[in-house]
Amino acid sequence: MAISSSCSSVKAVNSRWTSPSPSPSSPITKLAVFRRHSLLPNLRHTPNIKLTATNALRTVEQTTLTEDHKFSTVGSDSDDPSPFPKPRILVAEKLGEAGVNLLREFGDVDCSYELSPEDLKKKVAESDALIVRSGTKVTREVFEAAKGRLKVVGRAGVGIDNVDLQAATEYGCLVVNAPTANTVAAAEHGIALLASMARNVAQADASIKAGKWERSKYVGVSLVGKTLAIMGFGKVGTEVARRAKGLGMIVISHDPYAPADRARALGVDLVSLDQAIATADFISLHMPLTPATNKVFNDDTFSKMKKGVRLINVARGGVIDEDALVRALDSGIVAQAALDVFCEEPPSKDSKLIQHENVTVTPHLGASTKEAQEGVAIEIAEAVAGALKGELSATAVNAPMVSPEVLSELAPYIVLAEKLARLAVQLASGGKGVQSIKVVYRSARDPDDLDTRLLRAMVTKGIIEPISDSYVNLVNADFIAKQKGLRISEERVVVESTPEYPIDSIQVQISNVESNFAGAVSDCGAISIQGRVKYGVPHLTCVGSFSVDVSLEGNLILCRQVDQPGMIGQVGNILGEQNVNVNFMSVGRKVVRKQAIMAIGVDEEPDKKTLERIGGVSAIEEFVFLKL
Ligand SMILES: NC(=O)C1=CN([C@@H]2O[C@H](COP(=O)(O)OP(=O)(O)OC[C@H]3O[C@@H](n4cnc5c(N)ncnc54)[C@H](O)[C@@H]3O)[C@@H](O)[C@H]2O)C=CC1
Ligand SMILES: O=C(O)C(=O)COP(=O)(O)O
Repeated sequence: MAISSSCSSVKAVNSRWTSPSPSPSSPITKLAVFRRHSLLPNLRHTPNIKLTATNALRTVEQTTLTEDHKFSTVGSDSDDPSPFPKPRILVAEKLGEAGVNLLREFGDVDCSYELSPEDLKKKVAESDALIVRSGTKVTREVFEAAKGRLKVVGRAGVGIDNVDLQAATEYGCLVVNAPTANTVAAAEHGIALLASMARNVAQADASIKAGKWERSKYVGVSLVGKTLAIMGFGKVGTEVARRAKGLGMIVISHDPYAPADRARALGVDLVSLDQAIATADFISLHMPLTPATNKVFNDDTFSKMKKGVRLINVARGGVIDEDALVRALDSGIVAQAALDVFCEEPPSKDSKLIQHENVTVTPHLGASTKEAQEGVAIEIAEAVAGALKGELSATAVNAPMVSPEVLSELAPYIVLAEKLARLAVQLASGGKGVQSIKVVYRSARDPDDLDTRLLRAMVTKGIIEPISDSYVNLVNADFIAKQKGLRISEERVVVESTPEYPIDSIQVQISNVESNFAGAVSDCGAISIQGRVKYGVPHLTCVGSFSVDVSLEGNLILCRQVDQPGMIGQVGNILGEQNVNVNFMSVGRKVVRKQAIMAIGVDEEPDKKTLERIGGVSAIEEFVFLKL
């Protein structure tokens, strides 16, 4: 079905934040609801903004607390007339005093640090909330041991990789974090490592304490006029850039998803990964650890770096292949490295990397300033207390949001929305960044009878998650989108079809961005992907202005080609020879024997050679492989 998309007359979606029906009170039903919500995006934080029960769609109390778990918020146990006990809050890692005091006003606080996994499990069985930093692993076993008592886990910091979010969601436990209060501390630590590494401060300090006086051994390098490449131009990266500018450095950055105008405003050039690593004298890492950034600094990337480069990592250890870094240090490609984070924390004592003479290390101190810890403590205490009281926090990481009925009806469209967005973002290229997204819903339903918040959240998730470690859901989707500089608008096109189905089709458009597949650009100039649900299965039905019909399962190959006989056979043969199973194939064309688009759903990911062979088929003008 070809569409006229946003060029046609449309009606803006009435953005509604209504209260869904009350949550079930039986724990079993509740768990089922959460399981279904595991379909939902996990979400992750942003600014220090809170939604309360009065301005948000549903309170956490409604969704996570049964009558048995309501808490009194005032008075002591003895003089409190409330029938509900005060919540017990276990603080398992050192938290700033101000935050602990705030929690004490609200609940019974147990500060027990360095608990063994066994002791942690015992304690959570008697706790309503748990607060941790990066040193405590909140595993599935912890949630199991809590037997449903644990209602909130507060991560006093940014990274939530130490909390099993899936298990938290399944056990009906809300996870909140504190994403903004330690940004400056992490940036300052990056600068501290940069300067002390350049001047051999740590090594010279150790030498003099060993009774030596080695002035010529510790001649350093200057920072002024040197090029610093910031990998990841988010909150921390931006603050590092500001400070490095003040030191007289030339700052460039690689972040495929950062808005160019924000970088320009700071006088920072956004460049490609290869450009960044080939030109930089110093490279500072500030990207999240995601499947895409896992070990992104490896033998291959090190070999492309300027000889004698210096590396700083205050992000996550996993973005570096640590063995490859040792090789790069030994060969002199990397002159020095300053590391705050490691693949395994604490790292083993005899690690070659830690012991390397050109490596300076700190034990994950990025967030460890008095000021940041006070800020983080207050941020997390407010979020945890708020959640226990029944408020929604914008820093929630996982939260159920809509009634099971609505969720059940929208389930296939939720999957469709996310997959379309994932496809669309993979079709965007160029350094300008994705900023403007439009979602067009075609539906026969009355606008008031179609709640699109969840779908919009899934589009946000599909756009953002492949490019960051943010977790997105209904509560924080708009905040995250705003923080990332994304403008997501929605439009409704009323169509004549059966209102029995909530949505006829969903279209995701990305405008003002170049595409790596010209065939995906519609007549309106935007990357445009459209799909619909058929027999409960999401289908891709339109790419650019070409109609196709392919089930959105596995992966997808899109080819733009001259419309001529034999194309399906040729490509099918190449895939077949490599044992790549084709699950769906569809050809769309506008004019017979002119141009066509072939959409091929494949179960496996074809290897590079196979893709090159497809690209080599003479009638194929362009092709792209997309992960769903
Ligand atoms: N060492 C420490 O104590 C601390 C470490 N951190 C870590 O620092 C990192 C950055 O934190 P924030 O700036 O708050 O996060 P953020 O989400 O604000 O910024 C991350 C940036 O990385 C970009 N990015 C994503 N994929 C990329 C890729 N492949 N290449 C280049 N850039 C990419 C994103 O577009 C985003 O702009 C996180 O991993 C966080 O866990 C944060 C605070 C303290
Ligand atoms: O906030 C983060 O992501 C950090 O890495 C800080 O970790 P910490 O709270 O100091 O254990």
